[in-house]
Amino acid sequence: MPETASLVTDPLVEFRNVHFGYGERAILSDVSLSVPRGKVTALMGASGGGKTTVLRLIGGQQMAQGGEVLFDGKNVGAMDMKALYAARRRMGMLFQFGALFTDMSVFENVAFPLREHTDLSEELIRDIVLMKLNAVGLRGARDLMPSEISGGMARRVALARAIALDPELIMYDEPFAGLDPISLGTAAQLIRQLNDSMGLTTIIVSHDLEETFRLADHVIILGAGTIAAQGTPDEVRNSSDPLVHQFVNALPTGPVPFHYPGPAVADDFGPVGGVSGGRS
Ligand SMILES: Nc1ncnc2c1ncn2[C@@H]1O[C@H](COP(=O)(O)OP(=O)(O)OP(=O)(O)O)[C@@H](O)[C@H]1O
Repeated sequence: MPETASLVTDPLVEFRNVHFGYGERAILSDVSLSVPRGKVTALMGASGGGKTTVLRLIGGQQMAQGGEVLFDGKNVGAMDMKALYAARRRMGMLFQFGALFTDMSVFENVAFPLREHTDLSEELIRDIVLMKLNAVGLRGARDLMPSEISGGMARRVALARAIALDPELIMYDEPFAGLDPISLGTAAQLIRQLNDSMGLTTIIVSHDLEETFRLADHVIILGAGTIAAQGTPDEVRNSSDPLVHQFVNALPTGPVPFHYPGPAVADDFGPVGGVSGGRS
């Protein structure tokens, strides 16, 4: 595998030669990666490269068609429903960072997973909710409704909800998308703080190169269905892989194609009669 200078011992998540596709279309081919415990790992790569798919494989929402996805040493693909639910309880996932229940207060949004998954007393739930809201700086906003808070605040409430059950792993899909520079800096700082203070392992899928390279301990670049590089931000930045070079330097030309795979130009725009899939 290319560019694996930094060795990861005892990873919390590991992919071993994973293959995955939707129908005929291969998305991941022979992907092997390691997510170190207690660290912030950034998963980056061109759009449509399969980053969200990697998160879905870890959470068991999709199953690998070849190879193994290991969470804490156990093969997610071989788990029965009970084991899978138990594993998922150890993961916090923020697939849509701001997706709150609009008819519930901030407090009730954060209390929701505790009410769903535990038999804790109201008093304990109150303490935990306020503690989690305090961790994201929103203890004072507990009685507000989602419509009364800003988008950046909504993301922090969603984050408080994701950590309500004290997960070991937290996965963020595009946490910085659409944030102004100040909110983005706050979000990045919060992700780092929560990772370190709660002893979490964090995976973050992000397109924001600068902020993500600053934040992450470990970077994995996914390209052309496989791992183009993984290691510390510096190791990845200095990678000789052409795809990684294109990516970290944000170059418009290089191995990452502009076009989604499809018929050849000549087939689509050729002489009348040579068109496939168009109107005759
Ligand atoms: N349910 C699905 N059925 C069929 N194809 C899908 C499905 N979900 C995703 N895909 C395709 O799989 C590929 C990888 O998707 P994925 O969302 O994992 O990429 P990504 O790297 O997260 O992209 P982005 O950075 O744009 O969010 C995409 O080309 C997408 O069109």
